[in-house]
Amino acid sequence: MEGTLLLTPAAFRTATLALLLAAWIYFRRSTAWRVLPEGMPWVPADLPWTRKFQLPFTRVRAHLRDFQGGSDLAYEGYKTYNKAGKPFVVPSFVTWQPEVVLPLAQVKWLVDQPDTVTSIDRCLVKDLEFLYTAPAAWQFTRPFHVEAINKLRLDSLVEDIAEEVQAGVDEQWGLDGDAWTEINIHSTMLAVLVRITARVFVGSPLCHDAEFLEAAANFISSISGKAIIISFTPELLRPLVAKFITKGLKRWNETCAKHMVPLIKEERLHRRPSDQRTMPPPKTLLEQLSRLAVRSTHAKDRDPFSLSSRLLALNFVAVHTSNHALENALVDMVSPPASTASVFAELRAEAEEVMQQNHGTWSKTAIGQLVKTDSALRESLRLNTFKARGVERIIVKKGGVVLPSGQYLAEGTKVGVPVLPIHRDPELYDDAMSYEAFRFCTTNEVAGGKNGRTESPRRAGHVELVNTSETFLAFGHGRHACPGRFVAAYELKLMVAYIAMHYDIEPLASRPENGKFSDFSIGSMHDIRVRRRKPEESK
Ligand code: HEM
Repeated sequence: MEGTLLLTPAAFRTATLALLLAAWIYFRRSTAWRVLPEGMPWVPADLPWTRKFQLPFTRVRAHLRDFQGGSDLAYEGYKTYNKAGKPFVVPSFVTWQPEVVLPLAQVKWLVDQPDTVTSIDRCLVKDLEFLYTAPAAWQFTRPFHVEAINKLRLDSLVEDIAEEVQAGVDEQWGLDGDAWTEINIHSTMLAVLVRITARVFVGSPLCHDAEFLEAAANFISSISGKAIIISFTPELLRPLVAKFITKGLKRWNETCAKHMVPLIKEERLHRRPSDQRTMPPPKTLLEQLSRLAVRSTHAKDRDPFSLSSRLLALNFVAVHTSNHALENALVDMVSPPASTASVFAELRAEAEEVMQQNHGTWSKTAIGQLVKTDSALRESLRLNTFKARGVERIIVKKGGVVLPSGQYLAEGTKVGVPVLPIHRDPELYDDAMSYEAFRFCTTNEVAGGKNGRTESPRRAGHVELVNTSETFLAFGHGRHACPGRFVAAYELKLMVAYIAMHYDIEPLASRPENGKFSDFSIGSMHDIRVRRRKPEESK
């Protein structure tokens, strides 16, 4: 037994060499800055970051600090520098690229920059290593997927979404009205959202195809982990490592393409741009994207396989963000203080009343009446964004730019905004750290207060989930604010309304902490106990 635990001298030498090599690779990666912003304070402050004099492994240690608590670094910099109107720089364990974090006063400047100065695409492609994880998704000359999402006619999708919500939640949470069942919010809600999103993206019957759904779910669950491994790999070795570790992603992409490409071809083959005037409006994102592709003169934009890959990459963007929001919203609604104030019961009453007023049918108008649900979702997103920093861009202007505060940022610098510290700033939100589900409603009890309104701090009124501002950045802000937030709002409100009407959730004794990694929140991953309400309890 002892012999099996001890290493032979040769094995020891090999292990030591491997460890040294790994340490060297790590050191090289962490010190190979692409662009070093100068003339700005760095956080963490207790590590000597200055460029001229560096202790060995200073930057490596800083990266590790980001790994342990990227959100804490964002708070530290926000308090020390941003509140005084100054930008600061933080490391990133995930992308290895330091980021300049701008103060609130410069959010407007950032979101007003044209794409020739700052690029969101460069950030997205880098953060998810899309060139390796979903290369075909980025073979296009125009990012018309954003236009396609903006053109979705949501009113025509309401019934479809409601149908999938009902079928999906029933399947995942069960129909047992006698016993409490323990379920994992993350995995069950992910399954439902994959299904709903598929209905919006590709329509029926493909959204019910088991092979398609499984491949899409696998792709969604694996892409971030693979992106991180690729990002950790030295650039020279990336193509090799990526080829090896992205085999699964490629296979799932091809499986989804097997189903989507014929639909894309069908949509495009029979349609010329001139036909589109006489055709019924497109319903799914696949139809919308295909029609926009017909209008493009570039072959790359019209390639059915890249269109299907783009849909799959968007599927990831749509499902992960929505799942994080929903998970947090449900946990917040049943944790103190909300559980003691019975927020969930109020949301149930609202959903039942709206259903009654609308004769049991969901529509755009009915969804608009879910004001408390809308506010509860927004409040949860305020407190729990999936990243502490956001509105991230890469400077692409040749020769760089000068910030309003006078500092110079070279081309290639990554820049962002301290989203979570802004959302939790007591000078911007009353009682900023506490979850007040109905903070954004028009009702008398919440009228007044700051609630993140910068222009008119004391103006009361319902602020909708989809409204973005310099102080509510969960969906970004400005020209690149999330185009999918309207779809997400419909899906999330219908999900919460259905759950509240048909299920009891056992209140939690305390609000479970969200898992964290760098400045990411990975959700609460929490198990909760649910019970189907009996027909006589549900109106
Ligand atoms: C609660 C759910 C969601 C949240 C919290 C969310 C959040 C965000 C954020 C923070 C950004 C970056 C904005 C910026 O940097 O200014 C973004 C961009 C984007 N989101 Fe969402 N998102 C959600 C749902 C969706 C859905 C359902 C879709 C698709 C239907 C979608 C598609 C996109 C796209 C395509 C972009 C890039 C926009 C561009 O390049 O201009 N998102 N989202």
